Amino acid sequence: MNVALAASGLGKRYGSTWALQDCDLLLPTGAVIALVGPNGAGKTTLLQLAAGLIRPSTGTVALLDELAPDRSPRALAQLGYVAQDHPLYRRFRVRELLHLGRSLNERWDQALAERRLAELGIPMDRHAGRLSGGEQAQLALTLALAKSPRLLILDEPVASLDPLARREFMQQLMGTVADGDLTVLLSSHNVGELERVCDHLVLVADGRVQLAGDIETLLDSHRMVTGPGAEVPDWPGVVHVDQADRHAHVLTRIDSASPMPGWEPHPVGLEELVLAYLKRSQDDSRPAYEQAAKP
Ligand SMILES: Nc1ncnc2c1ncn2[C@@H]1O[C@H](COP(=O)(O)OP(=O)(O)OP(=O)(O)O)[C@@H](O)[C@H]1O
Repeated sequence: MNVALAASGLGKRYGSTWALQDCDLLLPTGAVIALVGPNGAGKTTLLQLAAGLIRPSTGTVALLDELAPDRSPRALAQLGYVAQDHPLYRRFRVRELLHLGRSLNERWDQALAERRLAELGIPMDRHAGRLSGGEQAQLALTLALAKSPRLLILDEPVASLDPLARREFMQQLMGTVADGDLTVLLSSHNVGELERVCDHLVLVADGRVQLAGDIETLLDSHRMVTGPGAEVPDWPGVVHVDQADRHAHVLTRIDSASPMPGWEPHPVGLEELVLAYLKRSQDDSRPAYEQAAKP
């Protein structure tokens, strides 16, 4: 696997609060990687650490080849980052922001920027501060795409977009990744939407990585198993148990689910899987589940 991001023992502490701790990750290149987790889980912290905007308190984070050894201007030119509040120079007109982007970035794709903004109906002579919230988000995303980065880090990129715009943007991301050597790491709360678009998942809760891996592999390696509600299963692979309608619905790893007589396994969806791990992290403080990529 070509590695886009490698984190080892990565942690960030603010005073006595650990925003992120013990984070070990290997993320592949050429993928759309979803970072999910509840509010305050540590997603933004992880993205800021990856982008080099904050320094780790513990451990290390390295990015793909040229980006790894230093954060020189040449290396940073290959990294795109759009923060959650997509900050822009509000007094600049759209065309001035494009001019700035073109002046600062060797790999700038002016045609892409102009085409995308025209499709979105965003006027070139409007001041960025006068655009609607969704238009500002679209402008920030356009500037990041036009930079032609090799690694694009997006913090909740579609949160302020309408449903159609969200879908179109995610499809465009998929297309861009499929066409070239782009890797996208994005955080989102909309798990349903991610299943169609993302290849890889990182789930963070309570400042720790709870689950990480290729989405197809993760779904293949888990089942929802339904059985008699009176029995509370205690198999080693159990992630979470929901008891309802005199039945128990157990989300479990597949290796421990198959040999259970009287219990019926069903495939799981991404949302079900994510919710089970989130509920587990709320319920108890069992150690984080090992990365699915490991044997
Ligand atoms: N600059 C800071 N100073 C102090 N605490 C911080 C700082 N930045 C983040 N934190 C804390 O670290 C934890 C993780 O925050 P982070 O912003 O990474 O979460 P998040 O998963 O991105 O949340 P959300 O989904 O709400 O955006 C939170 O408890 C937050 O209060």
